[in-house]
Amino acid sequence: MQKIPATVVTGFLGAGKTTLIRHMLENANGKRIALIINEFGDLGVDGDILKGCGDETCTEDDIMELSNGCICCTVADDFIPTMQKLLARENLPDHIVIETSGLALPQPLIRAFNWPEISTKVTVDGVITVVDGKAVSEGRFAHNVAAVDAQRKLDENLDHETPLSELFEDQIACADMIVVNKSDLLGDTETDALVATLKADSRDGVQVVRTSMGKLPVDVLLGQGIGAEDDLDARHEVHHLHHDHDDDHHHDDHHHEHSHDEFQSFVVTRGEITDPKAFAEQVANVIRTHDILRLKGFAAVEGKPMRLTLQAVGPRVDTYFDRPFGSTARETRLVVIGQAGLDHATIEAALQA
Ligand SMILES: Nc1nc2c(ncn2[C@@H]2O[C@H](COP(=O)(O)OP(=O)(O)OP(=O)(O)O)[C@@H](O)[C@H]2O)c(=O)[nH]1
Repeated sequence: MQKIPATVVTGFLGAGKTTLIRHMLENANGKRIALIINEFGDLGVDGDILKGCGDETCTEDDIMELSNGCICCTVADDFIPTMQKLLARENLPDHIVIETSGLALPQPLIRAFNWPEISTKVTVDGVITVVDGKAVSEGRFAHNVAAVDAQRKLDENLDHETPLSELFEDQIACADMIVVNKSDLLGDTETDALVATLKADSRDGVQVVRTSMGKLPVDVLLGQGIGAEDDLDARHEVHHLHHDHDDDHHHDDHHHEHSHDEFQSFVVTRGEITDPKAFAEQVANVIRTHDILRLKGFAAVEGKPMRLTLQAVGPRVDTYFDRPFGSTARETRLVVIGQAGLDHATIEAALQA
């Protein structure tokens, strides 16, 4: 039996993973794709957005949500059983796409493909790392990789790593393809510079492509044929490969201690809002004041039957009406994600005001 190819889509919170996958599903050319998605935070926003695409090659049944926390930490409890369920189906998909949470390390997930029950039936076609081009070139959440390198060379005793930049670097180190997304928010020069930096900082042969709204042809994304589970060793920290004289012990450590305690998420609910534009500004202010990384959800707008989808990455807030509420309660539900120490009560009050 031929193994089913599985593509892992990783990338930091809000980089554009869901957007890219949605575009892929809408342009799948008849390829039957099963999706496994994993969100940090418990609102199921991504699942809702993807189900909303209503493409016949990917029905609601083809979308499986992992809900017990971050995929890389619950591989045995959640991911493996889900894969087994999927593989037990009569109608097997042509391709499996797995969207990891924005806080996941891809390496433990890839390792899971070597489990006996999985390895005979599925192979990792490739790892796609989606990058928020705008955020990275502004150094907003992740250090510029080259800058971190330079700093480390200057002073080996200094720890310049943050949980954010470590995650980012691991996601880059694991990539077979790096998608520099949100190029619409960047100038050509900035995009070129970022592409060059990422090329230099990734393994040999890794493709770096630029796009906006994840609009890449399905044939570019799927069918890489890499077999990533067989070359896990190459996917460790980039710094190991290029600067192995550096403080190795420090880098070895963090692969084994991936703690989500460093991050926090909670849901805020409120009644209807009156003015989408004013509310978006209110949300942007809360994000700025409290250094929130990611905020997303749905709002009920007075007098409107449609649900307003609200998406913020850093202080940039996007809104659009997506579909009628139908039988679900007309309320506003937002998931807030940030580094540990968010002032839950104050943020909640500010969003409810
Ligand atoms: N301007 C711009 N906005 C984008 C682009 N790609 C995605 N976005 C927006 O960025 C926000 C986050 O996109 P998602 O696709 O949900 O990102 P994600 O990586 O799935 O987010 P998480 O699942 O929360 O980690 C949404 O508001 C998107 O519409 C892009 O290329 N340009």
